[in-house]
Amino acid sequence: MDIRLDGISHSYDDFEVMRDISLHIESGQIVCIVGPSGCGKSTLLRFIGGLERPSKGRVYQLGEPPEGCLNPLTYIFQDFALLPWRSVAGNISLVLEDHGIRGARAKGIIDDVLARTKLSEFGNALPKQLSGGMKQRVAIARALAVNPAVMLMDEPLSALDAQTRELLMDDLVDLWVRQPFTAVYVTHNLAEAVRLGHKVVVLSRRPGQIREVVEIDKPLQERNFGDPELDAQQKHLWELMRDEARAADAELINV
Ligand SMILES: Nc1ncnc2c1ncn2[C@@H]1O[C@H](COP(=O)(O)OP(=O)(O)OP(=O)(O)O)[C@@H](O)[C@H]1O
Repeated sequence: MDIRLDGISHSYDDFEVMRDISLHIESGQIVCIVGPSGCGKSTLLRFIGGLERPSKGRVYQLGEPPEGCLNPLTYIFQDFALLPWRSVAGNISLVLEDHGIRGARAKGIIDDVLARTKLSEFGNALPKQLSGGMKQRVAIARALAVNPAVMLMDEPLSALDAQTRELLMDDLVDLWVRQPFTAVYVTHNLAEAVRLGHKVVVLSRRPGQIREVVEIDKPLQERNFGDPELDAQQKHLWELMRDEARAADAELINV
């Protein structure tokens, strides 16, 4: 299933947040959205997820979700959002219980997503026993359990330290290479964007408008840490963003 955004504009009362955003999110691709603070990235994700409606424009879902999809648009948040009293497997089974899936069928799905996220050994652990990186892998496993058409990822790695972020990026690349998924991935971190994005959408400061869509052709599995080609892409993104970020920063200070 593809997603098409057509002329999305939005204001909260007189406060204009974004203007005329059109974008095609193709099935099997990771689309990263970057832009200065307050430019409307999370708001755009809420429009795609159907949690809120834009003042103007439309979000289209094109084609059918994958077979066995329980929830076409599934969020992954920065703060993991795990239930502390449920085990890792219990947190994943919760989203299946919501769809009446229990017993052997649920176990089959849980075993599969735990294996895909390298968590097979940790099904009985409680969230408090896990590191931040492991918790986020559980949240990713839980999202995969519903076989979503599109994962909506809002700063999924930003609560993690730098080394854990690197490891999780490797994990996300492995996961995608083994079985491509579709994601809209909001981040402040340009290194993440060039490592994971097939497309990187650069938004201007508020009201967020698309400044450029940078396509990165290099296959995900060939994008290594310190790759000069990626460094050049990252530099280009930063050049696009620097003035916008500075202006956005000044705007916040002068409110
Ligand atoms: N429900 C709301 N009512 C009023 N204003 C809102 C609401 N939600 C968001 N905003 C404002 O809209 C603007 C865009 O917010 P949003 O969270 O989408 O930006 P962002 O690009 O994700 O920011 P950040 O990078 O800092 O997370 C901000 O100025 C925010 O304060």
